[in-house]
Amino acid sequence: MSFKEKGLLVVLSGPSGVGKGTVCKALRSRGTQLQYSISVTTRKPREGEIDGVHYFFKTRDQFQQMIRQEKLLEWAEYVGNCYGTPTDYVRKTLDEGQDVILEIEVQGALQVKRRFPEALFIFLAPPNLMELKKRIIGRGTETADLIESRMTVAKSEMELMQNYNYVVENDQVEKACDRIEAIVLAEHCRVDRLIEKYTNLEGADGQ
Ligand SMILES: Nc1nc2c(ncn2[C@@H]2O[C@H](COP(=O)(O)OP(=O)(O)O)[C@@H](O)[C@H]2O)c(=O)[nH]1
Ligand SMILES: Nc1ncnc2c1ncn2[C@@H]1O[C@H](COP(=O)(O)OP(=O)(O)O)[C@@H](O)[C@H]1O
Repeated sequence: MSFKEKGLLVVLSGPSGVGKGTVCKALRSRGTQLQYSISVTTRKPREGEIDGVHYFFKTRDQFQQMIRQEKLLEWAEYVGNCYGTPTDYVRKTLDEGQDVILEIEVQGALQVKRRFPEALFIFLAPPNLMELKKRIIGRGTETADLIESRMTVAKSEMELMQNYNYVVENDQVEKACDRIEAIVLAEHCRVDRLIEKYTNLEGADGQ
């Protein structure tokens, strides 16, 4: 009997503007072995965003229907728009033995924790709130009102950090990526993930 390790579900969250998207993109370009789940959202596409690449863009009705049909692993309303993770892709990819990363806000992360307590929860933190605001403004995608809403939400999100397994400060993108890679690697070596493999050695091929 051969042991097939299931993929690891990695949840990366943290306040808007902290650099989740930037860090995920950097991990991708490094070739880090993580599959990226594409979320569904009712937010309008920003310039340059492509349907099916950055998000699956849906109407509120379509989104509500996905909730009713239980197609979402988790979902949350965030600053006036809905965001959710399609269940099928995540389950299928984990079953194939590949790691999946979800880049989601904090309410959604807490829902994932209830359904997948064995997932790895990483909170990406800004060096400080001034720097966070600077990054949101610097990105230039939000109006002044929305920047203030995102900062208010950010402060309450920081208080939920205690629900995570690890905090990674995004002071520099490459350093944050190094830390995330190290955490994922260590998680793969945890005894509770591998005990089944090593307690069934006698049944393994060639024995
Ligand atoms: N709960 C949940 N949050 C999501 C999902 N996809 C994206 N988000 C989060 O929704 C928030 C707003 O996303 P977006 O409007 O793209 O802004 P940005 O991530 O700050 O550039 C961010 O914190 C995202 O991480 C999802 O599927 N579920
Ligand atoms: N470590 C960092 N140092 C400086 N700026 C950063 C860093 N990480 C991300 N940024 C910048 O901050 C802004 C917000 O990053 P983004 O990835 O869109 O955040 P999020 O996905 O968490 O909302 C972007 O302009 C990005 O270039």
